[in-house]
Amino acid sequence: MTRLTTEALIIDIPGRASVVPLNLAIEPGQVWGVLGPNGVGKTTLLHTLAGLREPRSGQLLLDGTPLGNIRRKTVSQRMGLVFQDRQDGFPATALETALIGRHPWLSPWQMESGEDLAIAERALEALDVIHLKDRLVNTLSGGERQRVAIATLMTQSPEIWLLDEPTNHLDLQHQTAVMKLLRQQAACDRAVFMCLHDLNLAARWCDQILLLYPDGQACWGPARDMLVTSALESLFGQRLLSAELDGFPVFVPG
Ligand SMILES: Nc1ncnc2c1ncn2[C@@H]1O[C@H](COP(=O)(O)OP(=O)(O)OP(=O)(O)O)[C@@H](O)[C@H]1O
Repeated sequence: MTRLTTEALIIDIPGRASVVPLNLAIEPGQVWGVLGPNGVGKTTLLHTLAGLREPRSGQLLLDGTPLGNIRRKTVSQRMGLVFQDRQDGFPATALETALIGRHPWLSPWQMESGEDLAIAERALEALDVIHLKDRLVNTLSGGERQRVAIATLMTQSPEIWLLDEPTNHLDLQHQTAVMKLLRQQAACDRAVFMCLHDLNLAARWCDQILLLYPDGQACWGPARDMLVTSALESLFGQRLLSAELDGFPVFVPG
């Protein structure tokens, strides 16, 4: 089980003042949702947590060890990221793409084994894209490509799953299936940390919420404490109507 913590972390957004340092503890079993308006820094935070961008200040610890002191290969065995956008310049099938998730587990030039292949195929099956395994990814629809990206993360099998708007391009049924899958991963003591734009998906599936404000303010905590209509209205500059359905808050624009 792996725990990712941030100590006095300030992400580096050009021209943005450093306001609230983030002291987050992303624990096994938790599902985090990061909410905030466009340009607030959700992707920058995710890339910083993944070690792809330097923070302005503060540090990241993986099980108490500073991220920079851990071999990159070890980091990628323990933590993986689904990007918001991807480039498919290199022609590869859905199966070959999913198999990239095994790279952190292989030595240089080592071929994938039958077991690696089975892991990738199980992930494609779980994301309902196994029937597309021999298709070139640049021929897939947006939702199909998104599911292959999540299947690649599942193939990587890290303990910390970072996802940038994982429900982008997905229809309602696949949004629900993906959120259920993420909760199942958390139930297996993995940690899930994702950026979302859909308040209702966050309310239904996340147990921890981080709100990022354009002026650099931030607050975080259990979803039931954070998903308060007035706080969300000020976050998004949008009046909201809310109700409770099946034990979960639901928000619609007012
Ligand atoms: N290389 C860069 N140079 C200048 N500004 C940048 C750079 N990279 C990101 N930014 C700015 O940093 C801010 C945060 O961007 P980021 O992509 O993290 O936002 P976001 O919250 O993920 O937005 P969205 O909801 O639109 O995906 C934005 O204002 C963006 O324009």
